[in-house]
Amino acid sequence: MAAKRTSLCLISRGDGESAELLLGLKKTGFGKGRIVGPGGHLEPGESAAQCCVREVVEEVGLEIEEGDLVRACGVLFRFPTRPEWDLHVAVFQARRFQGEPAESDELAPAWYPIADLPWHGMWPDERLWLPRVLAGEVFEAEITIGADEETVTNAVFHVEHDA
Ligand SMILES: COc1nc(N)nc2c1ncn2[C@H]1C[C@H](O)[C@@H](COP(=O)(O)OP(=O)(O)OP(=O)(O)O)O1
Repeated sequence: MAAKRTSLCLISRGDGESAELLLGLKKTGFGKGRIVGPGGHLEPGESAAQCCVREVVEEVGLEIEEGDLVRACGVLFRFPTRPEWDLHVAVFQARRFQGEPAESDELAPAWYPIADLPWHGMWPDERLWLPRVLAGEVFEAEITIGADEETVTNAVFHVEHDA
């Protein structure tokens, strides 16, 4: 079974020690209760970037031009005990946007200091790959998730550009 395709947007503002990342409490669906970035499944005929733009509007009410998205990485999540859950996440970064974050039915957004992210509430796998993205590395990763549906049992990185 092919992995489902999703996108994820890492929206940031500020620089240096004051840099912040827009995350939000997921209110519905897979991962409910976790702190995540806006994202979701590609619709038929949609590119990953188009999906990213749409999901950001739907989930946090910000407008982003597709041309302002920077491809950061791709992560293929494998769930050997639930292969129907396998998904590929195309991760983009955005620093330009219009509007103010607004809560939706799916996400309650908030800005978090990049120097002090709420790791305890996030997917455990993000500790492995998110710091590399934030450091400027571009890569494709394959991450295997254990039977508890959250613990990482293996991770392989194919780096395209070093930070
Ligand atoms: C281990 O599982 C996951 N880890 C991480 N870091 N991120 C994940 C994981 N599973 C899903 N995601 C990301 C991928 C997408 O960007 C979002 C949303 O995916 P989800 O499967 O929850 O999709 P829905 O919110 O149900 O999708 P729609 O918005 O399309 O309805 O989370």
